[in-house]
Amino acid sequence: MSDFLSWFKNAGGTLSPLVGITEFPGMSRGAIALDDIEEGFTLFTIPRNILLSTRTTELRKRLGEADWAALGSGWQPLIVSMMWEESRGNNSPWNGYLRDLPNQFDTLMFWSEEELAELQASTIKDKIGRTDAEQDYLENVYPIICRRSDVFDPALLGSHFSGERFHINGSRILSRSFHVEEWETEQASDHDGDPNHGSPANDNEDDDTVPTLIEHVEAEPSMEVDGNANESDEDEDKEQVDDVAMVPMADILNARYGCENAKLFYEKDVLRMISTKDIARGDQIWNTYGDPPNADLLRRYGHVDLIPMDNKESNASSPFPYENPADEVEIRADLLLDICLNNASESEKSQRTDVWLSLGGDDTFAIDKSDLLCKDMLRMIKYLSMTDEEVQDAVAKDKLPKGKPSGEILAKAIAVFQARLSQYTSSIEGDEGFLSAFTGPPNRLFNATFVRLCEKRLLKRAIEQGEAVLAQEGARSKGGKAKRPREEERELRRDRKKIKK
Ligand SMILES: C[S@@+](CC[C@H](N)C(=O)[O-])C[C@H]1O[C@@H](n2cnc3c(N)ncnc32)[C@H](O)[C@@H]1O
Repeated sequence: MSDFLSWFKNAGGTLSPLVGITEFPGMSRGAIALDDIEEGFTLFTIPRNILLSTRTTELRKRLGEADWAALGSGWQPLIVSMMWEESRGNNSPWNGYLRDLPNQFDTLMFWSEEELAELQASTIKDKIGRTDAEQDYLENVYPIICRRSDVFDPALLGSHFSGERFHINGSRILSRSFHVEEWETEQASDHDGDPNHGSPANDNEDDDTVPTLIEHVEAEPSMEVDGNANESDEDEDKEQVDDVAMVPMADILNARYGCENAKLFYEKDVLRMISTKDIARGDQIWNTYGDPPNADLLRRYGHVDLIPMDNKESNASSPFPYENPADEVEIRADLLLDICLNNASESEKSQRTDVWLSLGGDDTFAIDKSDLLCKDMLRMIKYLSMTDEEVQDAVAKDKLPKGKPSGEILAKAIAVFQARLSQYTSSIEGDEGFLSAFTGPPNRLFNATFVRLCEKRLLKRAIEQGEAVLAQEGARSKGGKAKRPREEERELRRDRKKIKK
């Protein structure tokens, strides 16, 4: 670590004496406040020229445009740049940084088949992309590494340019990179309405001292580009890939749901990590990774967030009262087709799906705490119950139907939730028992169990909420005056406000 700090300072980085770098149990390194720190304080600065990206590495020039382009799209050129810079040892300007990066990961890319099986029906398993990455390496990267022995030292093929090093550097980017636009590009572009550019004060675009917010990269390019990308999409994607940068020092900050107290901003010549809250002496300094669900945290970073549940939560009395409030569980449209069109032929199902997609409908639905009954999913259920004439009408109006949570639609939604829940092979009680009895630092089995448990809990709550709404509907239709849960919630909020006053 001290080697890294000397490298960082020699390269022009500054670190406030109020900030320490230390080990945190279960998180490896992180930053700590060595004294009370006020909001708006500069914790450290990073000169732009020490960012490692496809813009700053010399590899592009050494390879020439044709071979550089042949490395492929997405993150491949950056991954290979990192492999190459690392192979240069002391000759690389980033040696002091790269030497300190992790070589081992608990991200899903490195899990065995048995470990992955513990995630049961979580759809995260389909987003790991190990096979695609292996194919990219073998088809695009490996041939160039072999052919350009003037650039890639053949003696280092096994140690620095192997498929394993390709995965390791890909995982370093996945868990540590930031999206950093060029200053000129930022000045020229219009960021109106883009939440990622919500800096504290960027109204004055002409003022080049105005800092702009930088965040961890949120999605891999391969996940963003669709198969029909036209030329301008590709250009845009390429620009975005060039904006992906490894940012020494900024990537030492850990993150935890709801804990963020520092953010990275960029100015013309430096990047600046600024406290966004008062931080007490001894507290950890946290950045944010965008508060993703635990399944995605596990895939990209190799850990999960374990947040104690609020007492108001319906599961708060569980033997394992923890959650990640950002959790979600995915339901694929295929399951809706199986349940709602169970008598239809495969070609009828696929025709209906094509129209649904052409009207802008989704093929996957995410259930989370704020939308347990998932309005978009109810819409598709409603759509699947329409007659052919009604579908034609929707196409003519280019409009998807509304999905109100009631009657038949809701009954089908409950059937979908139940079917989705039955795809998990362990019970909620069994998982809670295992997790509450678990001792020691969380391992892969613990994390997988927690992910699947939270997904099942969401489904169970969705079923309960759906059944409650149906029961109230039934009571109303029998002449009762039961209120719908949403009305009750509104009243409760009004009462709370009254008490506050
Ligand atoms: C951007 S790096 C942060 C620095 C890292 N701890 C280090 O030692 O270099 C992200 C990695 O830190 C670890 N990490 C970050 N936040 C964590 C948390 N809340 N719990 C456990 N590990 C965490 C994970 O291994 C993650 O992949």
